[in-house]
Amino acid sequence: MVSFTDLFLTSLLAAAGLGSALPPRIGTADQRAGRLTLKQVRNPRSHRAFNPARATYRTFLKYGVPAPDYIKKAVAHIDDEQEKALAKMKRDKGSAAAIPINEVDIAYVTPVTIGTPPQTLMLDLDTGSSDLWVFSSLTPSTQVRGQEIYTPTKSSTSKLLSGHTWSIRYGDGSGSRGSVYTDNFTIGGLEVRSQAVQTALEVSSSFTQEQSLDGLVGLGFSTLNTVRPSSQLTFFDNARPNLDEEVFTADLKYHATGSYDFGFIDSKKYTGNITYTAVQQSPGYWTHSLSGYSVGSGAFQASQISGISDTGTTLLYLPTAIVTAYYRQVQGAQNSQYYGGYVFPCSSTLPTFTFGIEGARFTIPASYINYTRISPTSTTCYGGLQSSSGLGINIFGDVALKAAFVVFSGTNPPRIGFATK
Ligand SMILES: Cc1noc(C)c1CN(C)Cc1cc2n(n1)CCN(c1cc(N)ncn1)C2
Repeated sequence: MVSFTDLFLTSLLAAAGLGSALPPRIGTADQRAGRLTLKQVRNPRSHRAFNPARATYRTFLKYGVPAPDYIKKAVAHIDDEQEKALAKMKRDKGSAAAIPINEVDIAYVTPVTIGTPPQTLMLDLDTGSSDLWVFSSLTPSTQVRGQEIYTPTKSSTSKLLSGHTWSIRYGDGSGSRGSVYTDNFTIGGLEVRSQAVQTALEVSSSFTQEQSLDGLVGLGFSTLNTVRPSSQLTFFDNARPNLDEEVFTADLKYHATGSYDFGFIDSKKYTGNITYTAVQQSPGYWTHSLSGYSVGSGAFQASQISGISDTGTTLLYLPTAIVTAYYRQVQGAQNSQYYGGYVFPCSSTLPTFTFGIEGARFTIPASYINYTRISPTSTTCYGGLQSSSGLGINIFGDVALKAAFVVFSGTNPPRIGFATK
């Protein structure tokens, strides 16, 4: 009796112009062994799309018939087309606003949605930390003052990450701690399912006082995440495998709304070329070097200055020698213990400050460094450039980053790019 398989193979071989020279069948079912049912299961490890030409090629091999050249070529043609189709499917990308939360750009917040139906919160995208935490229904009401909160029980897709907690402390002594849920999380149309969302059970007073900030999205490396017993991935690390390009970009602006993009580099947002430099991802910050600096129209001082590009830090913190060289050019400037940094008469004329990335140069306008009056009626102003000596690390915060278009590249190895705009 000719089985279906025989017919199928005959037709395949006929299609290949090889007639019906069927070699002897390998093995036959032993009818006397009683009934045997084998349940078919999909091979869990086959993640590659089915290539029909490869199936034909294997049939030739199985029956010991040399496969014709065009079959071999067909296998490659189909693999190529499937590869291209897959590449096209990695189309994920997102774009969202970076809105200054007060008149001096102390921080920038971005609208995000969490859960089903979506709950919208305004979060600070922070490349200097790696916890995604929010004001929530679990935050004591005495610590909530005008912030939007995330209520996991109102989301049909939220799941408690049982037994997990977190606690974070920032450079300025502020901090928060709490429990963890997973839920759908979207920034600018880019969705991550099952993102770890850290719900605050306690926040420090400086967060309570900041009613425009509902939490943070850490965009540092996931090694810094504080969730225990198992640390969680950042939004970017979760989104990366589906992004068109493994990047996100920051286009922060002086006293204006900028943007964060995920998965693509928008050539309309910068001028000239992007200059990249190496990133050391340990211990988890976007750590890289400046190639030097200049004050005003002064000569460029070449020197490797290692620090972190940190969108969650307001000001620019550099070594004391550089900062004193800068304020030496400012009439009436002094390093005030009383005010905790360099201050100067608001009427003073400030020079620009230029930093280098490899061979490229980025100039911070004087207005960015004339950061703010000590108080609304004061004639004393506080500098946007301060000494890093007390921090143990140089921090390229928003005062510097808003002078450029910045590409945070999650490639292997990671790198960071700067372009003028
Ligand atoms: C200060 C400050 N910075 O932004 C805001 C908002 C404030 C003021 N505010 C009253 C409260 C506050 C304190 C912090 N934030 N918000 C944001 C995260 N912070 C960071 C992040 C980071 N990468 N590095 C250092 N601190 C400290």
